[in-house]
Amino acid sequence: KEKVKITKEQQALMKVVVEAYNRHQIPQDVAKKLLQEQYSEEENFLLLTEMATSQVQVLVEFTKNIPGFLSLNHEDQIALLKGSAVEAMFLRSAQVFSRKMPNGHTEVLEERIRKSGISEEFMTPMFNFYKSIGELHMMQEEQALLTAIAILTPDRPYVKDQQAVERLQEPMLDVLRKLCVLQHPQEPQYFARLLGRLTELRTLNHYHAEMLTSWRMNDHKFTPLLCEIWDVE
Ligand SMILES: O=C(Nc1ccccc1)[C@H](C1CCCCC1)n1c(-c2ccc(Cl)cc2)nc2cc(F)c(F)cc21
Repeated sequence: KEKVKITKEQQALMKVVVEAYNRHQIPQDVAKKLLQEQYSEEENFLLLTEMATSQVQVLVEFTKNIPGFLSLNHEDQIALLKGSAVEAMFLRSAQVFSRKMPNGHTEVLEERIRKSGISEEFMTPMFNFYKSIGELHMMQEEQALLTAIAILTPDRPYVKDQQAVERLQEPMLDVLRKLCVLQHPQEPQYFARLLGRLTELRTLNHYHAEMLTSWRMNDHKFTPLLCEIWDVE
């Protein structure tokens, strides 16, 4: 049985990605706010647009710390960010939702989100994804690497030099695969399950614009950045 070993370079790569990932803290505040009180649909929509806007800014900071990202062609950097921003937000939402919370808090959080104004039809796919992420009990290294891998998806629309993106994504996949083998020796399929979540994440991508425009309220106002990233208005 070959001994899986994480090399010095891979340790360094993981450290850079995890530190950059831990610098973005917004969603914890969202969960805390939502647990404090039930907001109106308008207030929830405003909270979402504000949070999603700042999440994009934080995502850009995270992405700039991914080794090699800034040496990619500039249009491709934009294409990768635009292509992954919504997925990164849902992945982050899932991670916040599945964090260990005191008894009953997750149920309150779920209730508040169910009543936030999102149309009924999106609840099932969204919470199914949140729960499937929760079942994985991901470590923060796995969360950070999975987010970086989602960002470095070569086949996003308008990416010109896909090989250059693959060359950045591959080392992340390698170290994540080794990490999964070392951390979950009893579950040889764990790495495959993690990557399967990225496929499920793409399906949420299809819904995202409609989730916003169908928010139970009239006159949806978006920030310019969200219009760019979320394909709304
Ligand atoms: O803010 C949010 N998510 C966020 C995450 C990361 C960074 C920035 C924002 C919103 C809330 C939802 C309730 C109203 C207020 C915003 N949010 C979502 C969510 C996001 C987009 C759409 Cl279209 C639908 C739901 N799922 C969540 C799970 C959580 F545990 C959770 F705590 C907050 C969650």
